[in-house]
Amino acid sequence: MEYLYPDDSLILHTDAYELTMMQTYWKQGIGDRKAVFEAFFRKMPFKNGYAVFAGLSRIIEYLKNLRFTATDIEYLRSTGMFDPAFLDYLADFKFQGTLRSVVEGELVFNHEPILQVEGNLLETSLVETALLNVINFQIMIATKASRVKSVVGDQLLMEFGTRRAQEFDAALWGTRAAYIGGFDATSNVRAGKLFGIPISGTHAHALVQTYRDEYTAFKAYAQTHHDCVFLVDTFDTLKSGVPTAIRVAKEFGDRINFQGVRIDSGDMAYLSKQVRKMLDEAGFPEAKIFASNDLDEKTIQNLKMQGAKIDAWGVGTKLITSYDQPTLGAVYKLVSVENDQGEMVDTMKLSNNVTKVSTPGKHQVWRITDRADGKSEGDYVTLADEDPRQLDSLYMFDPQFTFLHKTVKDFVARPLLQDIFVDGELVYDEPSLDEIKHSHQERLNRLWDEYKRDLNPEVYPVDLSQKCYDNKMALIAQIHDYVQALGEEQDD
Ligand SMILES: Nc1ncnc2c1ncn2[C@@H]1O[C@H](COP(=O)(O)OP(=O)(O)OP(=O)(O)O)[C@@H](O)[C@H]1O
Ligand SMILES: O=P(O)(O)OC[C@H]1O[C@H](OP(=O)(O)OP(=O)(O)O)[C@H](O)[C@@H]1O
Ligand SMILES: O=C(O)c1cccnc1
Repeated sequence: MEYLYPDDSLILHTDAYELTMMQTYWKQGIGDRKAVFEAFFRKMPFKNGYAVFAGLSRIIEYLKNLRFTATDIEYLRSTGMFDPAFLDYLADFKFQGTLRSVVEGELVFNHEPILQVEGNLLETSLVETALLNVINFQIMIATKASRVKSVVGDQLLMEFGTRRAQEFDAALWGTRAAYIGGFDATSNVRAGKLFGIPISGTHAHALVQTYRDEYTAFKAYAQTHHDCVFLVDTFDTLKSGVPTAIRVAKEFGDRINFQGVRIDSGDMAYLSKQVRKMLDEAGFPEAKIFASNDLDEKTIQNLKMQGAKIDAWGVGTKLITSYDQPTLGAVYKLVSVENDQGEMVDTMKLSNNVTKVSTPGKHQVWRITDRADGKSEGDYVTLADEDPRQLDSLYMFDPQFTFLHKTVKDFVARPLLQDIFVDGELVYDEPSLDEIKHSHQERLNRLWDEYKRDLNPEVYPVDLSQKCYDNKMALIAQIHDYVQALGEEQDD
């Protein structure tokens, strides 16, 4: 297949309505007006007690290169939807806005801003689709990975999902997100090259089928590799696979590093116990049992409950496709916009559905922790000009059930939204992937166990400052008055 144009750029990775709205703003002469958008999600993924932020690295790469190419403009012209003068403007477009974001590996919760884009109406509109596209996927995978990691503990956890992923990008960036969430290695070699994620793996059934019998196949592998994990379930795990793996391991002795065997079908609790006995009796107590086959955190936990003797886990489909929840549902909402008089006015989307009401104003999110033990007290969403670090005590209340409140003293408040781009300039020094991964585990250590259990976790508090809450209530009242007045006008 040949593409219609010889080159491709991500700037057209946007919904057509972003461009048509941009044309409206531009032609109406308000394109230069300032706007602030914030992204957040409404429901915790997998009903987990926390979510793991991922996707910033890709967003940085996207924003750095955000230019319309000659063929982008040519294509837009061919649609007949855009004014030639507007297209001339686009030809010189460059993202000159400010991006604030939570950093990768950080824990995030529903109803708090995790990305904030400040700039003119045009650039802040254009990037919505791509930004949401990235975080809606990567946060899901990083969170799922973190859940799997929480049941696997210190055992080896390998990502095997590429073949089942929703195409190339999802496999590659999903692997990276999984690594952030706690996976140790991947089978995806490209992810190894691009991100430095350790690659690892065993071999497929095809190897055994090619040589037609396990003995010849395992021997062939042992002759060509030092580290060997033999896949033992092609014919019969206990009767042929494991005895043959042991035979080859004995024959090759120190010439190979017999790491163990992989089981990929059957009752893995029963089989792993039998396999463990056989390996131990054969003098291979160090050999590990690898398992794969539609695993996820629930099956792994269940296998552990059954006393399965599995030492290393390969997880593919259910991780990389975010099998039990297809999207995070993150949204991108306008929270403040410049009016005719050049003033910034807060704005919100009011909905009949209470959970869909957004919080107006430009915000900061503060992670409040106890100064003594570093443990989480909750998150505190303020207007951007507030700084709770100046306070001796913090009154925190639930914005929905305001009678639920507490006063926190001796706390540390850490701002979560950090400057990434300021006026188009990248000001953020990205940590290495291993630092990000490590920071995720550190952050989890500060979270109380009650929020970390995988079933019915406690709801982590995300509270609004009084000023932020009052601002929201005032705007709701203002919108109600406006709607009522309009209704009365129509009745007259
Ligand atoms: N002891 C166990 N307890 C709970 N779940 C298990 C156990 N053993 C395997 N499973 C899981 O059960 C699911 C189905 O396993 P099953 O044995 O039916 O598949 P299979 O043997 O791979 O069959 P197929 O040959 O069709 O692939 C998999 O997700 C697997 O991880
Ligand atoms: O089950 P998942 O969590 O998705 O893990 C990846 C799966 O991919 C492989 O199977 P496949 O049948 O594709 O190839 P194989 O011949 O190597 O088993 C592997 O054996 C796993 O079962
Ligand atoms: O290396 C493996 O064992 C592997 C790799 C990808 C998918 N399934 C298994």
